[in-house]
Amino acid sequence: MTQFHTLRWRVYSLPPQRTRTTCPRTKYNNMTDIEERQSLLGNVNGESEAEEPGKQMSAISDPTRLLHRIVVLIFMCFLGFGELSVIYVVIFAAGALLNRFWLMEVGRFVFGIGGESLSVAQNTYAVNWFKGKELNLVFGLQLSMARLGSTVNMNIMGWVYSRVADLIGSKGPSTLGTALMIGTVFTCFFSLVCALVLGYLDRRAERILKKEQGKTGEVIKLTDVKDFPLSLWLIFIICVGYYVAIFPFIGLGQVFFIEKFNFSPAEARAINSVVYIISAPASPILGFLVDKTGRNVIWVMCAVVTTLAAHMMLAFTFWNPWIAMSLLGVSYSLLACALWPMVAFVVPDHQLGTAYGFMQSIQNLGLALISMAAGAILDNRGYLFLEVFFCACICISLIAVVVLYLVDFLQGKDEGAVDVTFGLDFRVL
Ligand SMILES: C[C@H](NC(=O)[C@@H](N)CCCCN)C(=O)O
Repeated sequence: MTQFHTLRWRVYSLPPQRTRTTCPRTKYNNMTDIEERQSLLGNVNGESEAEEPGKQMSAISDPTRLLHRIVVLIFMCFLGFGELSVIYVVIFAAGALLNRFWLMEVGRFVFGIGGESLSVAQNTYAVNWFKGKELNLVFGLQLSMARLGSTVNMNIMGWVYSRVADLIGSKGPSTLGTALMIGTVFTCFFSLVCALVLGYLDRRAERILKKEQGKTGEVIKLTDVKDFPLSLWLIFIICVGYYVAIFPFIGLGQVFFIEKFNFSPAEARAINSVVYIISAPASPILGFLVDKTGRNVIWVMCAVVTTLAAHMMLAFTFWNPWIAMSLLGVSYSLLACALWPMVAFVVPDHQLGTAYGFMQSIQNLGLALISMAAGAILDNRGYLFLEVFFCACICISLIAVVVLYLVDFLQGKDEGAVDVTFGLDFRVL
């Protein structure tokens, strides 16, 4: 199993023209070949339908062509634009309309289920369509669109609320509920339409590329989790250790800037949102950079170290916090577009959904627990302790990424492929 994952790591992280096939052959390697050929970049015979006699397809409708994949990418990105589950939003809006807080909480619960599942589906689609090509860029673009969606949402919803209040003539739960319902129509149904189109295009590509024929017969099982390789568990640890020092920090950040740096509420809001604002334009650019250079692990390592430096600046210095927050914005964007695609390098295709689902479950479990712990630390010990706590979480992530590097290095050595690990001949890490 180990060899398989190591090999996949290599095959999928290499730019296509540099892919090598000289690693030891195992049954898993053969399976890898089949999976690779059945990816949406080509059918089992390496042909597209357009290449078959009498079946000419235009570039835009041929699933093997870049133009078609760009169309798919547009729908994939807009799928995350709403990033809300329709049934969520309706329950939440109904809670606001009826002035029932518990109903709004139920809505948040359903939103958690819907939003995160959407993310799992989005990641899996991205790998399916862009594996071995522009995968890091695609993850960066998806993140960028999600951030853009949140920004548009934050800016537009206040305006919608005011317009509804003008129409109804009062400000209250029914105004909030109506404004949320309008938001639902414009964002969630838009996302839903994208999901339906994407589903159709995916099925169509499967049919055209005869993907069924190339299937390995592997069945998806929840028990796959116990066979996950060490590399994947290390990716999970990096993910949890890192994100618990980002999302909860931003959640509590506004008061931090007011208390430690004497910022006004407006200034504190502005600096607190800079991480997400930077990530919108930076993620695709950094994703492109990672695609061009390879070596995802090294990039993740840089991102983790830079984030640690930013948190340490915030914790132990009174330097202008815009510097630390801008650094955090860039490093977060880099990590997001280099870490998530790595899952595709270490698990077989049929386990991708399970792996992404599991990664997000663990991430959210960590976020839920650490958010509570962070609140308690803040109440009892103050901001310095909280920052030290976040630094400790990032150190866990850093240890995991170093171990991941070493694991891949040692596995490469086992297979007589030291050059691959160090990326002398092949840009793997
Ligand atoms: C890419 C990464 N994604 C996540 O953390 C997922 N759990 C989806 C989060 C969706 C937030 N509403 C990220 O956002 O950095």
